[in-house]
Amino acid sequence: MSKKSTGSSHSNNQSSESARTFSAELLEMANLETESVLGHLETRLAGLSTSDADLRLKRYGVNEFAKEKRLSVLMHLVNNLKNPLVILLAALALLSYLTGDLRATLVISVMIVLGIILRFFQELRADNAAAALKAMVSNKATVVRDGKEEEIPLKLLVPGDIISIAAGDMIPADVRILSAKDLFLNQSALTGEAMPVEKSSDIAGDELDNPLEIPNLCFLGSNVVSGTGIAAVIHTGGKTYFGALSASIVEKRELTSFDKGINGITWMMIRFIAVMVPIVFLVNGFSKHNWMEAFLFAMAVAVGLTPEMLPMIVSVNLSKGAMMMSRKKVIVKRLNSIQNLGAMDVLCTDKTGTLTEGEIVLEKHLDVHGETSAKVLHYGYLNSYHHTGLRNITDEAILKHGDLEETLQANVKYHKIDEIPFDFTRKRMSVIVEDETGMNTLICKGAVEQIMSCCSRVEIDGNILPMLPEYKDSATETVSGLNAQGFRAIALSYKEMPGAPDEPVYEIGDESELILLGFLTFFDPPKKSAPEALKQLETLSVDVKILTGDNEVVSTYICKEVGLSSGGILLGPQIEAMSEDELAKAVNNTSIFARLSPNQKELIIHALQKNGHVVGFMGDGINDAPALKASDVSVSVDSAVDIAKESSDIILLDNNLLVLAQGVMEGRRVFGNIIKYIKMAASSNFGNMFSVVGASAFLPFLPMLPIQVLTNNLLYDFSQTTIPSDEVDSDWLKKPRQWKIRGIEKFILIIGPISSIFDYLTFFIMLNIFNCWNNPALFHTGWFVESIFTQTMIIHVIRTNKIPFIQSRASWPLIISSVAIVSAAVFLTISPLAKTLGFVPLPSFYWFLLAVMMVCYVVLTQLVKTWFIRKFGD
Ligand SMILES: Nc1ncnc2c1ncn2[C@@H]1O[C@H](COP(=O)(O)OP(=O)(O)OP(=O)(O)O)[C@@H](O)[C@H]1O
Ligand SMILES: [Mg+2]
Repeated sequence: MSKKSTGSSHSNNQSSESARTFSAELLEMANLETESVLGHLETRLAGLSTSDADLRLKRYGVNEFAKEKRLSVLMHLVNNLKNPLVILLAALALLSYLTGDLRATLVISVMIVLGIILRFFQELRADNAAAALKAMVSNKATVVRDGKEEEIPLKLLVPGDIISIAAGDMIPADVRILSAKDLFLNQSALTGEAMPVEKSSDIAGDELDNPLEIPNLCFLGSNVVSGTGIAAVIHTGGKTYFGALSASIVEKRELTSFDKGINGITWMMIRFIAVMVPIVFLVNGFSKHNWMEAFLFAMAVAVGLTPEMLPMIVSVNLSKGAMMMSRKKVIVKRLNSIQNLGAMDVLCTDKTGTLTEGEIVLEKHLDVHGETSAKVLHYGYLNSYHHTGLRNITDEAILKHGDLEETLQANVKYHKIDEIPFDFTRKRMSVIVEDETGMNTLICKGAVEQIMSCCSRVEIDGNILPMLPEYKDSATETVSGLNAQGFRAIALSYKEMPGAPDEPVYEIGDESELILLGFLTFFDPPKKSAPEALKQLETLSVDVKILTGDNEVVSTYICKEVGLSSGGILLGPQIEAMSEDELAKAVNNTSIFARLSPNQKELIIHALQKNGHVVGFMGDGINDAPALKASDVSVSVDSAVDIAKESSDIILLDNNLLVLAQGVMEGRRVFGNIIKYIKMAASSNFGNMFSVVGASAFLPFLPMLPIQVLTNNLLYDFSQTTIPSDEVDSDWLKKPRQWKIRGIEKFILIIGPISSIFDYLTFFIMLNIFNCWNNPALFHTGWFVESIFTQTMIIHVIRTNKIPFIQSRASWPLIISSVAIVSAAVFLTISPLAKTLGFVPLPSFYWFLLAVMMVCYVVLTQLVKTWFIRKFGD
């Protein structure tokens, strides 16, 4: 059930062809010195001027490629016409025309045009709304213009722009690196290779034949995992490698469970038509020997069975849901994900910034024994001060101790030599600084277990001692004590390296034989809205699990604070040792997953999905991106890093957990209205078929004229356009709602035939009370009216699990459209059009009988529905 891999499906096999897709200009730039690159692009390190950038924007166009561009109005219309249901109707109209049935041609054409116009405008509106929503969360790039750094929307980048990139950023165009520091990129969208690759300003040798491996080129579609860099934009939009690639390849996006559900239903109905229509044709043909008439009738029945309103109902429902949510500051980037939000029964979330405030404060700086130590603070400050990687709350909290700047003079007395950047698997980072005496010191900070594993010595009261087990225990105890009070702790270690090189040549291997110095502790209070939000999710039967890189003690504390029942803990290292099946077994009963690597977050999502859950994930960091991509519905916040926002379906503009429960309800409401339509349309179609086939067999004339079948269908279509406005009972919203095709089928098979009972009753009445054996027109009119009444009535019974009208009432637009449609049907039988359509006035006794039948019909359907729900569930 994964989705939206914007290209990972076209992976390695491209590299052989890639030389052709890459522009010669790009490859040429890779071999030029910085100066010549700038000259070539007619730019400077101080950036373009605003006026120049404007000119270039006109010349090169906006930085978007075909796949992202919105469809033009014309394309929308064409897409509408390409719909299989429209094509089916058009074919039927053509056949009617060829067989000389001009009235049917006219009615079908009116249906096609009305359907298209309705859908066209509804969808255009939905599309405009979706685009407006997307624009609210557009990613930005940091560019230098007129010598100043500024943030501009990615769209406005032009060739020649100088940009700066840092961990978490998306690469916004195809760029040439001018300078870089420990810059690692994930290019998996282009190459399928998940391991980060290093990039630098080095000029490539000739031996590289794959341009994606050239170190000084970065491509749109990749993202920065760690490090920083300055780069010049070479190509934007459709001229980028990714743009060219995605234009030439028909993107095979995996379907969500929702898409599959809708397709499944559509095909079910089409298969039904394919089987039933020939039967109707043959039965009428053989019994009445007028094959032409039988053919026209069968075609009209085919039109009647076509669920031509389904696409419109779906898209209008979804966009209405998205608009509702945007009012609560929730932006839905992918419309289909609304339904997944309603179907979700497990929500995984990271901890910091989601459950907690995420505005952490450095509280204590302690030595191994838990005593306050100034040296710990000083070394921590030096480390944070000289670190250049991803801006993060930990370093920001440390740097808030600005008073240290004066005493320590981190910049004057210490000269930075190198940095070993943070990554989420190592969970630590180091800087190497040289002090005034020329001594090089490596200062490493990070997750406690990770640092301890690199330390062979420990500093106690200024003495450096070997790391004896008792010191280790003492340190662990200190940390656990702090964690249990809700403090996050990171460990600090260092080593002095006399005579070590003053060049940036240090690497991860140098983080060894360290001296454990102590701990920095931070307080990250739980969000005030968290307990309430979690309670709401619980009442909605959504199971919440925590997936965090932090350790288990702090996580347990936070869970307790926010009122999340902690049903078992699983740690990253334990997961490492598990097989896929073992993990799948373990995940269900675990609510806290701690000390995870990004990859393990993804594994857990997959394991839950394997167990049949629809899984949501909420996170905001680089380390959350794989899990966001893997989940069925991904949620992020506006302050998240680019790659997290890019990987998410839904963005919370306000970082407020309470809206999440509302979103879940909205998703279920949208789904409820879609399911309603499907149940109604399919069961009344199914019932009608029963009646049509039976009546065809024993009547000496056609059960209804083709033109009447079409008119009936047209009226019914109209009555359904108001369904998206309808309410869904609040009881129905309490459970996760997933596609259950079997259940829907069963419902249709049982409810459908009830309408047939009343159809047959009508036949009986028309034939025997009103003597219609020789009066087909009266028979037709009687059935036409009864059919419209029952179909419209059934909407109100099926739309709720409760007693219609009494316990649950439809929205006003739906009530009004229902009344309007039945009135129109009655009016047609006496209107000037009656003759054209083959109607005659009905006797007053008919109306009395109809009223009695309607009451019986509603009661019977209601009883069967209640029985059905009790037996099979809703
Ligand atoms: N700037 C930093 N310097 C050193 N170590 C860090 C830094 N940031 C995080 N760490 C360490 O890496 C661990 C994992 O990072 P982090 O807590 O952000 O992961 P996460 O999975 O996003 O967790 P959370 O659920 O809290 O957001 C932290 O517990 C901490 O020990
Ligand atoms: Mg995080």
